[in-house]
Order: sequence, then structure tokens, then C-alpha cells
Amino acid sequence: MLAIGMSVETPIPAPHTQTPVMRQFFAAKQAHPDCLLFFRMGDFYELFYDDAILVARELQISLTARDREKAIPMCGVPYHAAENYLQKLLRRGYRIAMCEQLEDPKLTKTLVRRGVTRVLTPGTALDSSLAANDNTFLAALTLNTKSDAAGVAALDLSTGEFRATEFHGKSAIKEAVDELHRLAPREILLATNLRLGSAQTTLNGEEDETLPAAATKTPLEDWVFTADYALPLLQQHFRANSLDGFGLGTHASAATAAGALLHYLRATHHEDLEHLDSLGYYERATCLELDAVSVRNLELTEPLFSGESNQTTLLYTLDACRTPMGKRLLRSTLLRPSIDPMQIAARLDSVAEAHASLPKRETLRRALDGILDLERLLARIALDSAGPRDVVALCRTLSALPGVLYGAKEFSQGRWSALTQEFDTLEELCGQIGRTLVEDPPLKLGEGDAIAQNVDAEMDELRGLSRSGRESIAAIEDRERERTGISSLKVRFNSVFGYYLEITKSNLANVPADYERKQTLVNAERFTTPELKDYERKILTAQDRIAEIERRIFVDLRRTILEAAHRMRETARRVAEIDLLANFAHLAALRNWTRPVIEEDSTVLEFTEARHPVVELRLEESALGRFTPNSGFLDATNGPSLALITGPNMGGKSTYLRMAAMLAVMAQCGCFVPAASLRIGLVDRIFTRIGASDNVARGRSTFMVEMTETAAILNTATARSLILLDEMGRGTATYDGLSLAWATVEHLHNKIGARTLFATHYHELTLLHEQLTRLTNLRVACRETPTGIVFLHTVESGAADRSYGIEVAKLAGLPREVIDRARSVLKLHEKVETQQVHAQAAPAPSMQMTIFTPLSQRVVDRVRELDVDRMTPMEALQLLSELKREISE
Ligand SMILES: Nc1ncnc2c1ncn2[C@@H]1O[C@H](COP(=O)(O)OP(=O)(O)OP(=O)(O)O)[C@@H](O)[C@H]1O
Repeated sequence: MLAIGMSVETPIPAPHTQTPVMRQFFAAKQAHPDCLLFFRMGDFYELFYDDAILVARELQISLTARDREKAIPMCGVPYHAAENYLQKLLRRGYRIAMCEQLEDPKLTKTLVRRGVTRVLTPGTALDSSLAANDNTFLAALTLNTKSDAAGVAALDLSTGEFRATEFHGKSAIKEAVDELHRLAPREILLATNLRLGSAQTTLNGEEDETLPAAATKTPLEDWVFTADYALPLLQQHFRANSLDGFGLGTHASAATAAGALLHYLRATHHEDLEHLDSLGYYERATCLELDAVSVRNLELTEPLFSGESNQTTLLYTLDACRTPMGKRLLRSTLLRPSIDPMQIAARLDSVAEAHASLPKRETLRRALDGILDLERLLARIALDSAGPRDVVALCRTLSALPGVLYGAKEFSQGRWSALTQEFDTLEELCGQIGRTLVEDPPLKLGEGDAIAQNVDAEMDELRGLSRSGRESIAAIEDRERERTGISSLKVRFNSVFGYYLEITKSNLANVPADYERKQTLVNAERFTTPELKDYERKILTAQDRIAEIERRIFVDLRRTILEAAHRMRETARRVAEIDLLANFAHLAALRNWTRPVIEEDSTVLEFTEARHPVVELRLEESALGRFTPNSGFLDATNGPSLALITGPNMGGKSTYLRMAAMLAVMAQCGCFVPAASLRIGLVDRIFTRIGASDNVARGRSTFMVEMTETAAILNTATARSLILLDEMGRGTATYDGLSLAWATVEHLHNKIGARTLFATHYHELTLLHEQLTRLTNLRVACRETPTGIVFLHTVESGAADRSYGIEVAKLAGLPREVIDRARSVLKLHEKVETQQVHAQAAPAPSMQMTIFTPLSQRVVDRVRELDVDRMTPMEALQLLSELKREISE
């Protein structure tokens, strides 16, 4: 993707050959070389030179030329329809500078002054078409290689959400990059010296540290990322003497990244930032950690393959929120489930209470329906892009707050009382907006009456004057028609000529002598009279003055609203949580979910009759059948800690694995779960190695990705983690894969001890349960029928007897010939294997043990207990012969 660094090469003609307007263009372009320059000329934004060529191609609009020689390519978009075009370009990663006319062309006889008033970038531009549950993050990454620290800050300008975090140690960069993947920002600011490429931007040349490809990378000069510059900038913005209050006092890297964001906002002409009234320091360790791979694999918020419907995501399945704030909170909660048992319990208490009462819950949810996007409305007002209609929308939302409070007050358990105590409904502000603005104002100021009656006496009087003036003018039309006998005579208005009398050519003979000619058209002449001029002056002066007063009152109102911004954001935060809790309660009741039992000290994962929430819903919606519930038990402390799951392809192994992760995520989010029961010891991290994530674009093979992900698991998992490994090792030669899977299972079992679900087609692994006491074998059941294999989707204990790959291939429609041939090849292999096994069993001295035949545990135990020093040679020989007999049985 072409993004930053696309600086368009514009050839600059010698100044004396430039027209005055093009001189203005070049000055603006030189000041913003990395932006597409939208240059306002009358009713159009024009683009020139390479900007024009690029934009014409991207937007599929026609390319013309400005001069006769056709040396200056040009294209343009109408001013009033620019928004759509701008958003399209921003979504593709371009930066845009808006060069506006700084004075009214009507009021100046010379060249209109022009200047860049806004710089739009993918991470800072407001996008009205943005989905409610989406965040548009602008992020900054700062690195301190000397102290091995990395800071990440993220800001959603459209909601005012602003947070920062930092990482330390050898893997600081990797963790920071991982965090950026989770945030999925539209734009990332980074120091120039970090920028090594564009689409493939890598840090320190390490493959692992590839920045999210979809984000525009914006390099800023290195000094912006210094604490000396960035920290005072933050303090100044928050009018604070120190950053301790934000939890940033001892986190210089996080604060520096946040400061760099502020710097960038100012550099892109964002001066009104009142709604950015808080900045939160957060640490990944304070929540259930989900690395970017797991978030992707589990399809928590995005479908695995971009472009697919989002119906496969957990977010879609869990989102019956009524407000945009609730939807966004749901998304961020899913990405950061809690690890604080008190917090989870408080949420579950609240959900349980709301779950118990349908009427109360519905009253609350209906009240929430009236709430619009409080945060985004406030942000638009702060950024001065809101018109009167937005302010009225804000007022409507504020007026729905008492209803929400009333509904939420019906509950008292868990979070409810904290959420409703001192809930600020901002009634006085709502009242003030209601009194100041008319009920249905125009979108923009100046496009009709926006300010209500009785707000300003002078304005009321002027409106009266203007109205009576217009009435008098209407009366003139009737009177003059009568006086002249011209029935087609009209009184009209336009912004260039003001009021005039229009008479068609055929009636010109009857024009009275006191009419003054104003303009000649093809079919008509336009006239004025002293009386008309007089009214026109009165009306226009009144209207100018009305516009002035309206603007003044609107600016005052905006200031009053912004003074309450902090209170409003606090209310918005509470509304979001109220909505989230009500949503969880609603889903629990609707889908028959149950309250999970969270245990702080145990490492159990026990579920009965559990369902995968997404697959279950999809099966229901598509009427394809019902989900078969399954149970499971793992205990990292007392065993079994690791379950090996075998069974046919399509049997439901992956679904079972993912279901376990979903249950953990949902439970720790404070949501009820789709199971008859769930008991879970707090999980600190979820690791997944599921399926083959296609990473060829990043230059890594499927196998390499798989091994990198497995390495991350083996190096970082703890006994509290939940690990899901699906078909590990299949991306390479069978025996390499099997050996790696074998060693991984042993390591997980012996060294890590985390709750692990390991789905595999390597049947050899199931023999491990003889040696590994905390390993259990599970299989997905299927039944062979004369017409083919039937999947039962039931998970039961025991190992699958064989793999059924050929039966599944038959279902998939492989040609009969291929199936038959595969069967005979398989038979041949099985025969060879059986012979090998017999050979191993024979007491020949050349017997070769394959690595995958586990030694009998009894033999191992006996050898282990031996005290060789105390044995006579005879005893040793005798033992050897006994052992040999035993393993030959
Ligand atoms: N418990 C269940 N109840 C009903 N349908 C299920 C269940 N589990 C899985 N399925 C259905 O079976 C399909 C295959 O499941 P899944 O992908 O989990 O199989 P798998 O054993 O992992 O297959 P493979 O080994 O080929 O990866 C799913 O798409 C799902 O629709």
C-alpha cells in the first residue's frame, strides 16, 4: 500500500512564469510535500500535477488540464461532495492538506488569500461512516534502545479515548509491536530512524517485529520522541504539574509516545482538543493476555480472513448492545478480559441480577435505545466540526439519560450501585441546549434558523424585520403586476444581484419609467426600484446581523458544552458499562447461558454441556442442525493438565479447542457462558497455535510461522495459562512433525504444566499417556455407516483407533479411482508397519526400537529404582533378562 513517503514530485516552474494562483498552490504544496493538496477554487477543490494524476486514478474521476498547453494536469471534486472522496483517499492511507480560501471572494477585488487550514491523515480524520463499534486509533511507538524500553500510545480522536503503555527488557520491541497489532491503528507515528521500509516496515530488521501492514506509517523527526520535549507538552495540555495523576510519572516511554501524539495533532492543525481530558496508563499484565495471534485465530473481533463476513466473530455473537459506547466497550473488553477476581465477580453479580428480571432489564435496554454516540458527538463539538443538528442530537441523548439512570437504579448488586451513584444526567446543560436551539435546526449554521425564539431580543426583532421585509416584497409583486398589467412579472432574489423585478422580453413595452434596468437575459430583463432597494438593504443588513448573533450564541453554547466535557465523558463511560452489563444479561437469558464459577487459586478448567457460542448461533441461524454440547476437565495442579484430542477430520477437534478458549474469555469478561456449568481457575494468558495462518506475504513459510508461534508458547506460558495447539507439526515431513509434536507435548507436560488442549492426527502421540501421568486422551466420536462416515461431534475419553482421512476425502467428493487407490496404498503401509512391530517384538539382537514406541512404564520404573552399586553381576544379568522378557510380551 502506498502511504507515507509517497511525496509527489511536482516540477516547479520558475516563479516569473507562474500565475498568481499557481504561486499560491506551490507555496502550499511546498509546505506539505507529503500530502495531496486539495486546493479550493470557487465551488471545487482542485488538484494539480502528480496529485491530480494520482487522485484521478484512485477516485476514477476525469483528468483534465489547467492550461492551454496541457502542461498542468488537473482534476477536481465539488466542494459540497468532497467528504466521500476524502474518506476514500484516507482509507487508502493518503494524507491530505486542505488549502482553503481565507476570505470571501465576493468581498475582494484582488486574488483571494488561500492557506492550508487542515491536514487530514488516516489516523486523525473523523470518518462519519465509521461503524459504531470501531475505533480509529492513531498510535505512536517510541523506542529507547539504550534502556530496552518501548512505549506505545493510542488515541481515538473521534471518542477521546487516549491511553498509553510501555514494555521493558529484551522483548520490549516485540511486545510493543504485538500491542500495535492488537490496537489495529490506522496510522502509526514513529521516529524517522525507525523507518526502514513502507509496506514491509520492520524494526531492527527482525522479522518478528513487523508493524501492522494496514496502518499508514508516519515518520516524525527523532526529537519529537524525546522525553524533554514530549513530557512538558503533555503536562501543558492537561494543565498538570506532573504526570503522576495519570499513572505516567514513572513511565517515561509511555508518556513520550503520548506526547508525540499530541505534537502530531498540533502539527496537523488540531487545536481544539478539549475532549482529550484524560490519559490512562495501562499494563497488559493487568488483564488476561491475548497475543495478536490468538486474537486473530480465535476470531474475537475480526474474521480470520479479511473481507469475510464478521458473523464468525465472537464480537458479532456477543453484541446486542444498544449504544455505540457499549459496543466499543464490548470490543475492548473482549480484547482485554479481566484477571481480577473481584472485578469479575462484581460484573457477574450485576449480570445475574439483571438476568433475573426480564421487565426491569427490558426497561433499561429500551431507555438505552435513546442514547446516541455521546463520545463522538462531544468529539465533533470539540473539534469544531459539529453543526446545530449535532448539538440537538447531543441534547436528545442527554434527555434520555434520566431514563437510563431510572432503569439502572432498579438494580443494586455488583457494579450497579457504583454506576448509578452520582450518575450525572447533565440536566441543566440539556435544558440550556433545548432552550437555545430550535427543535429541528439546519445541519450547518447559516443554512436556516438555528437559534430559538426568546434567546436574544435583538435577533428576534431583526427576524421580525426581515420577515416583514420579505412580506412587503411579496406584496410589491402583486401591486406591480396590477399597476403594469404584466401578469408574468416576478420579484426574485439571487446572491449576486439581490432583489429584482423580472419581465419577459414580450412585455418590455409596458415597463414603467421608474424601473431601473439591472441585467439583460436572453428572454427577459431584470429591473429594480428605489423601494425594492430600500427593502433589500433592510433585509440583508438584518440577515447579516442575525447570522452574526447566531454565530455568537452558538459559539457560547459550544463553550458551555465543552466546559461540561469531563462530566459528559464520565457519564458516557458509565452508560457504556451499563449497556455492557445489560447486554450480557440479555444474552444469558436469550441463549440460556449460565454463570461461571471463577476460582482465584485453582488451575481447573471444568465444563459440562458446553457449546461454542459462534458455531452454535451459526448452526441455529442457518438451520443446519444443532450444536452437540461437550464436557471437559483439566487441572494443571492435580492433573490431567494436558488433553490429546484425536479423531477424524471434520470431527470437531478445532471447534472443541476454540470453545474452551471462548469459555475462558467470556467468563473473565464477566459474561455468562454457553454451558450447563463452568468452573475455571483464573487464566493469565491464552496461547493458540491453530491452523495455518498464511503469512507468505511476510516472507515466512507456513511451517516457520507455526514454529515461531510454538516457540513463543513454550518460552512464555506459565502454569496458569491456557494453551491450545491444533495439528502441530503438520507443515513438515511426517517424522519431523511427529518428533516435534512429541517433544512439545513432553515439554508442556513436564516443564510448563499449563492447561493444554492438543489436537492431533499423529496417533502415535496417544501412546504417551503411558508415560505422562497428567496426560489424558480424548477423541471425537464418529460412526461408520454403509454410506460413509457420520460425525457425532461428541468428545469422549480414549484415543481414536484410526484417522478416517480417506472416508472424509470421500465425503469431499474425491474421484472414486483416487479413493480406491488410496485405500490400497494405506493397506500396504499398514502391513509394512505391522511387520515392523512384529520385528521389534522378536527377541533378535538387531531389534531396532522406533522412537515412537514408548517403553513400558513398569520397565522404566524398575530401572530408575535400581541401585547399581549394590548389585552383583549375576543379579544384573538376571534383571536384564527379566526386563527383556517384559518388553517382549
Ligand atoms: N459440537 C459440535 N456440534 C455440531 N457441529 C459441530 C461441532 N463441532 C464441530 N462441528 C461442525 O463440524 C465442522 C468441523 O469441525 P472442526 O473444524 O472443529 O473439525 P476438526 O476435527 O478440527 O477438523 P480437521 O481435523 O479437518 O481440522 C465445523 O465447521 C462445525 O460446523
